[in-house]
Amino acid sequence: MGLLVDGQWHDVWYDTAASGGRFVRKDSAFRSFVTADGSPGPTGSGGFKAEPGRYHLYVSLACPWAHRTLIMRTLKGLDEMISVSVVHWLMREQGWTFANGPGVVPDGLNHAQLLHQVYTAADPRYSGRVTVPVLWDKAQRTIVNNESSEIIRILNSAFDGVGAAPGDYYPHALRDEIDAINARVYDTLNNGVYKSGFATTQGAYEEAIAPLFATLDWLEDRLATRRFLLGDVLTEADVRLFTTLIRFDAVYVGHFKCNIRRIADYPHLSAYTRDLYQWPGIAATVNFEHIKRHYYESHRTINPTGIVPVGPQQDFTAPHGRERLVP
Ligand SMILES: N[C@@H](CCC(=O)N[C@@H](CS)C(=O)NCC(=O)O)C(=O)O
Repeated sequence: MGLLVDGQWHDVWYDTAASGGRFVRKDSAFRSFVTADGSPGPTGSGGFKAEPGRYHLYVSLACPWAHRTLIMRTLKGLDEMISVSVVHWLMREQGWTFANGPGVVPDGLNHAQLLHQVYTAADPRYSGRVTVPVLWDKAQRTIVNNESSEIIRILNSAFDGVGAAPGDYYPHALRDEIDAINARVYDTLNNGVYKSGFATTQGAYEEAIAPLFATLDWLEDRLATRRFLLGDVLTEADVRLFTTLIRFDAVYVGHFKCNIRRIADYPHLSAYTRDLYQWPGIAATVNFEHIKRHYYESHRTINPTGIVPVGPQQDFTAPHGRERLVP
């Protein structure tokens, strides 16, 4: 794990000393948008027109943020239009790499061995973290965006005029409610598991755990009467929640110490997780070998032996029974 300073790689772990042992996530750096006509989006610069074959995603199958973008790519039928490279699950001294391994898809575009070489290909003086996902533009040979919440919005609508599958996962009428749910789920759960797992003081850990389980309890209630977070339609809020839930019992309960309850202990949340897993296209985006091996083998400050637990036994293909919730 490390970061780039002025284009040079430095191998350093997260610095929690200045924040009382708390893990504080940095904002992503590349914030432009692909749009139907190439006009600028809400942030960044213009010039990124939606065209089949022009864009590429760099992802990790372990990473919940990158996982969002893979699911949205599938839901929108963009698999042929947007190519993908997959990094190796192990993230150590050199950060993400393209070392050989099952499920790794090498970088056929920039021929990078290390993900930080993709960042310096875009900006030779880049300073900051080297994270997945990355949306790359083959035409301008640069990074368009490396913020998953924005990449999924791009995939949701920018390619609609050039052959994307129908479906709007951020519909106008539901935006306020989606934004409100996203805000709570992001802070306490998507990022909450990291705040818990990367905390280096007892206080910082406990500060993350209480709101995390309060949110899971709240979601359990909400999903008792609704098939999806917003009712009977699948939205980006579900995609964003799912990538944390699917990792929870396998990784966050043990490795990140989020162990008051498991998702398996919540009847509605666990059935909801199976429902989404069984949604067309989604199971193929889930890779437990990358997920488990990434966390347990990479974070040696948390798990010095690198031993990967064998369990838990889970069956996401079991019936979920949630069709009955649709009016
Ligand atoms: N805000 C970013 C976060 C992405 C992120 O933190 N990805 C992790 C993997 S799960 C990563 O690449 N970490 C490497 C690092 O922090 O050095 C997003 O949502 O796209």
